[in-house]
This record gives sequence, structure tokens and C-alpha cells, in this order.
Amino acid sequence: MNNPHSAACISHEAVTAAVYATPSPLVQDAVSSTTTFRQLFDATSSTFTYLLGDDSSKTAIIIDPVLDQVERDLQIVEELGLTLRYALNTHCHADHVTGSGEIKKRCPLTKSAISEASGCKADILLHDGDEVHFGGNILHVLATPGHTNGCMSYYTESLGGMIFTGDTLLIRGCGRTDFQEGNARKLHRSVHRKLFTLPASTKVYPAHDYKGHACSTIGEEMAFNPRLRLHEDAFKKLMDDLHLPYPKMMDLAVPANTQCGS
Ligand SMILES: N[C@@H](CCC(=O)N[C@@H](CSS)C(=O)NCC(=O)O)C(=O)O
Repeated sequence: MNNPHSAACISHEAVTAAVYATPSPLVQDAVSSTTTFRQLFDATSSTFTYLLGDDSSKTAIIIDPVLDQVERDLQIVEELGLTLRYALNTHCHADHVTGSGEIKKRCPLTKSAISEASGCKADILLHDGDEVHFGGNILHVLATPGHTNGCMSYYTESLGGMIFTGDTLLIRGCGRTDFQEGNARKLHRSVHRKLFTLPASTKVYPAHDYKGHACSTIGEEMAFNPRLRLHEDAFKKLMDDLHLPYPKMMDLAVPANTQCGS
């Protein structure tokens, strides 16, 4: 099924208005039964995978699974008695192969999802303002292009407010913008116009960390992120001058991830 509106979404306008207002009315009125949250790490690619479970319905979602860690991830899902409904990707990763396809093979009830703008195949193609429901919980989909054109961040009011930023916003850093339609100005605008309008207490969970961090908050990143504190022109110059080597697995990962969980 390629239509997200039947499977995962309602009321785009209401969500968009609520998510961008500060403080969000949804944050104040949130009713949620998410009590299971796991941050998992793949040391080879320095990738974080997130598992969120709804304790009432025992349904769960996984964000940015890594192929090499599917065994580990599904063991936790099983041990906690959860049923995976969605395997979401924040974008088409260039440094590792997504676990979505393998998870779908082993858990037939799980649907893969990624943004339509990514150009990747998946069961559900997401758009800005969509919602992903699991049990009593809602994940709000925010388009945050810049690292790639199809980058999405996922926001939930559960557990005091969490944003899964993919490679858009890293802790005290951000995703590079020198390939896969990367665009420094777009990334700066995504962060300042969307992520930095969330409540300051919102916890930030990125897709990667290379320095030993695990979590931050929107308020902390607004104050201390050395890249995103810069104005747009200075940010673009900094990003244009990074000259980082390409990810080792890029030539394998991008074609594989374009097929995603199809
Ligand atoms: N050495 C790693 C790749 C490291 C890297 O380029 N990370 C990306 C995200 S994965 S495409 C990035 O945006 N980094 C930002 C930065 O400032 O380092 C490998 O070979 O896989």
C-alpha cells in the first residue's frame, strides 16, 4: 500500500499548526500510553535506532533500523511482547543499509515508510504534516530537507516531547550537505523554522553521533550547537568548506536503500 493517508495519517493542517506553534496545544493536552523507549546503537556506522512501544496495545514502531542489527532489534521486540507496525526511515542513508526490508520479511505486519521526496520505495510514502499512529500515540512527520531532499524528522509528545531528527540535526552538529541533493541553506531553514520552534524542553534524538553523545534538547542545541547558532550565510560557508571524505559504504548503501522496504 503506497497511500499513507489510509494507513498512518489524519488531519495535516491541525497537526502542522499545532506543531509549529510554541508552546504546542498538543503538548499540553497530550494523552499517550508510550512507556517503552529504547535507544540502540550500531557502532560500525555510529547509527542510532529507536524503538517506541505503546504499552496498552503492545504495538510499536522502529526508526532507522540498521540491517546488521535486525537480529538484535527483533529480539528486543519479541522479549518486550511488542508487535512492530512500522519501520520508519528518516531518509535514504548513505553510510549503512536500512533494516526495513529484512524486518518486513520477518514481521509481515510491519510496513516500511520513508518520505516520498526521498525517491525511495516503501509501503508508505510520507509527506510533511502526516501522522503515524501506533496505539494511543502519534508521530508527527516534519519535512526537514537539507542533508538530503527527502529528510524527515519525527516528533511525538510522548514522554515529555521527543524529536527524531535523522541527520538534519546532530548533537552539537548537523548532517553534511555535500551530496545526495544536500543544500546548506535548506538545512539551516529546516532547523530554524521547524525544529527550533518546538518547545525548548523537547528531547533531541539524532540518527548518528560521533562524539559520545546520546541525547540533547532543542533548547540546548539552540544555545550551543556550533553550526546552527550561525546565521545562514556563515553556516553555508562553513558547510561548503568541510571537505569530508565520502562515507565508506555510500556506493552500496544508497542503491540498496533506494529499494528500502519494498
Ligand atoms: N565516516 C563515516 C561517515 C561520516 C559522515 O559523513 N556522516 C554523515 C552522516 S552519514 S551520510 C554526516 O552528515 N556527518 C556530519 C559531520 O559533520 O561529520 C563513514 O564512512 O560511514
